[in-house]
Amino acid sequence: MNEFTIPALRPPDAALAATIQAKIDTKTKPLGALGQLEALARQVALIQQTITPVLHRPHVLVFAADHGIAAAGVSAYPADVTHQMVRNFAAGGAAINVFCRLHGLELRVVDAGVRGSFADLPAARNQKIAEGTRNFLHEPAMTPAEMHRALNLGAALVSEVHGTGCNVVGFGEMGIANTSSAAVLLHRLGGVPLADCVGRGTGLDAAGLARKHAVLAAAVAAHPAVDGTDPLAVLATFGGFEIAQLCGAMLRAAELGMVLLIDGFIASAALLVAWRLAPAVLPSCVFSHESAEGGHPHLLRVLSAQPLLRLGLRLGEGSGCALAYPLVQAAVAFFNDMASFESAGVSQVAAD
Ligand SMILES: O=C(O)c1ccc[n+]([C@@H]2O[C@H](COP(=O)([O-])O)[C@@H](O)[C@H]2O)c1
Ligand SMILES: Cc1cc2nc[nH]c2cc1C
Repeated sequence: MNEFTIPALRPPDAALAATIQAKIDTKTKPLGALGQLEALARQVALIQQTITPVLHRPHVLVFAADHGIAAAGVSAYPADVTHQMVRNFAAGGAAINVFCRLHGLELRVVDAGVRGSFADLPAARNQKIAEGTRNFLHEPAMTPAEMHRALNLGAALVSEVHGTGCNVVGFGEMGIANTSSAAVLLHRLGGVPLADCVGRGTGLDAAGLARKHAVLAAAVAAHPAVDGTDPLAVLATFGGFEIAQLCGAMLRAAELGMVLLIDGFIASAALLVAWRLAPAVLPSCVFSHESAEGGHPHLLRVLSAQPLLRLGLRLGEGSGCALAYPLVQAAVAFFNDMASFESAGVSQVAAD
C-alpha cells in the first residue's frame, strides 16, 4: 500500500502583508470601502507571494462516488442518480457545466467510486476505488488501503491540472447520501452535536430528517472507538471515496501554492479532514458560499470561515465555486488595475 504523505504545510510568509495593505490603501476609494474584496485581494496576493497576482486557467474538479449508507434510506433521491448525473456532467448539461462555461472555468469530472462503468465516457476520469463505499451503519466505509489510494489519486489529479498552468481550483462533488458522511465527519472532527450536523440534503421532509438522524446516531454508536482524535480513522470509517479524493486534492493544491475555492457542505467536510491533518491548508482557502444545508454554518464556524455568498444553494457539484469565481477575479482586478490617489490626482485628505 502506498501511504498518502501528509504535506508539511506552512502558512504563507507574512513579510509582504504590509506592502500588500499599503497598495490597497493607496487605491482611489475610502479606506476599507471594498470590504471583503480587500480581504480576498490580500489573501490571493499572500498565497502567490506577489503584489501583482494573476489567476490562470481556473478549474473545477468534481469528484463523484456512491455511498453504502444510501441503503439505509437517508436521501430523498435514489442512489442511481449519482451515476446518471456523472453522465449529465459528461454531456455538459448540469448546473456546474453551465456556470463553468459562463465564467470561463475548465471542468474535470472524476469517477472516484460510482457504481457502474463509464468506459464509454472518456470525459469521466476513472479514479474508481470501488463500486461505492460499504454501509458504515454496519462496517467501516472503506479500508485504510482504499482511503490512502483515494487521497493519492485526488492529489495526483491536482498535480496534473497544476502542470497545465492552473493556479486556482474549485472543489465539487456528487454522491447520493454524501451529506450523511459529511454530517458524521463534522460531528466527530468538529465536535458539533450530531443534531446540528444532520440536514435535509437533497430535500428530505421532517419524517425523513428524523429517520436520517436516527440512522446516523446508530452509525456513530456502532463505531465507539472512532472518536475525533484520528482524522484518517474517521475518514475511513464514515467515507466516502469522493470526500477522501477531495481531501488529498485540497492538500496537494495548498502545497502547490494554488488558490482553493471551497464549495458547500460536503466539500467543506473534506476540507475539515484536511485541516485536522494540516491546519495550514486554511489560508489557501476561499469559501465560496454558505450552503442551505443545516450543518454548513456550523462547519464554517469551526473553520472560522467567511463565505463570499449566501444564496440558499444546496446543490454541490462545485456550483458555488463557479458562481463565486468572478468575485475572486474582481478582487485581483481592483488590486492590479485601480488607479492610486497619486496617479489619478484625487485628494486623500480633507481640505482645511
Ligand atoms: O453542497 C452542499 O452544500 C449540498 C447540500 C445538499 C445536497 N448536496 C448534494 O446532494 C447530494 C447529497 O444529498 P443527500 O440528501 O443524498 O445526502 C450530493 O450529490 C451533493 O452534491 C450538496
Ligand atoms: C438531480 C440531482 C443533481 C445533483 N447534483 C448534485 N447533487 C445532486 C443530487 C440530485 C438529486
